[in-house]
Amino acid sequence: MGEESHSIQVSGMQFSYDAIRSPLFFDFNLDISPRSRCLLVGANGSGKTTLLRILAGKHMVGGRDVVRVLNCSAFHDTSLVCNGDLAYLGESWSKTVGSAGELPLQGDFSAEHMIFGVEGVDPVRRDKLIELLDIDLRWRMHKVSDGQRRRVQICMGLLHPYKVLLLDEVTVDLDVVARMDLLEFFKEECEQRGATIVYATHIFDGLETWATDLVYVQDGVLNKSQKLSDLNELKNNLNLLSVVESWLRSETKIEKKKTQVNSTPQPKKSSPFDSSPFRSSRHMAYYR
Ligand SMILES: Nc1ncnc2c1ncn2[C@@H]1O[C@H](COP(=O)(O)OP(=O)(O)OP(=O)(O)O)[C@@H](O)[C@H]1O
Repeated sequence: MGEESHSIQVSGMQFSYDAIRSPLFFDFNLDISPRSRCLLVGANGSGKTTLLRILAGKHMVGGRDVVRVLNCSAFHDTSLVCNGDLAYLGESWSKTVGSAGELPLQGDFSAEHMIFGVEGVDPVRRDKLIELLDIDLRWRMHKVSDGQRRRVQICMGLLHPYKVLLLDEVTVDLDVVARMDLLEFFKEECEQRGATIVYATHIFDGLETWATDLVYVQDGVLNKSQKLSDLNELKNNLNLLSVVESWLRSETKIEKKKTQVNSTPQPKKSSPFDSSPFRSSRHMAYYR
């Protein structure tokens, strides 16, 4: 098989967490081309994490043709994840770990034990990541700081040379040096190995020159999907932070206007599938 024209292709996707509420995504379409470093932006609750989890094959949505990654079905073709072509780095560790309070990890494992426990890894790549993330292999995982734990998580997630990498706010706990080094590493991965990266974040420092593409999701709707170089606001000397801030602020105003004019809560979107037994819902979806 030659190089795919799209690394990620979503066609007419519908997804709902809850059968009672209207779907979060309805007839959602998205194309992401190979080698792109795509920023996924949007307000809290707009659907970024859900979208990344769907792309990572963690929710079953529709048939095999709806969510395609590297020309395979993200959910059905489990080899995508098993062979390491599709990698997802999300908040799972820090959430489970963070909410466990005094018990971040149940056993007393060293960073070395965790990292060297991942099998089939190129030792050169492993050493490079350990150095890049400045990991001390003697760290005891139950005693380290959030940022140190996060470094080990990131290292483990990147050990296999993925083709598509989905990142959900992974740099929040990192100091500025670790963050910038990691972003540079990701850039090399796209340029040298042809990897594709989708990165959801609220931290925009340094991303103007890092990202190639931008996807803006508003309330489950694709508001923008374009090359960063085509973004007119950025040409007017504004930084990405100000541009995204102005988009999100105007979103809030629209919402407020709606509330003033009409105080009765309206369903967000109606769907011809609402009464269909085939709509995606919490009952239909399979969770990994
Ligand atoms: N497990 C769940 N069950 C039901 N609803 C959920 C679940 N997870 C998320 N949602 C809802 O889906 C919507 C999208 O959430 P999501 O986490 O995808 O947003 P997000 O853009 O990643 O937000 P943030 O920027 O805060 O991380 C929100 O309205 C949220 O309340």
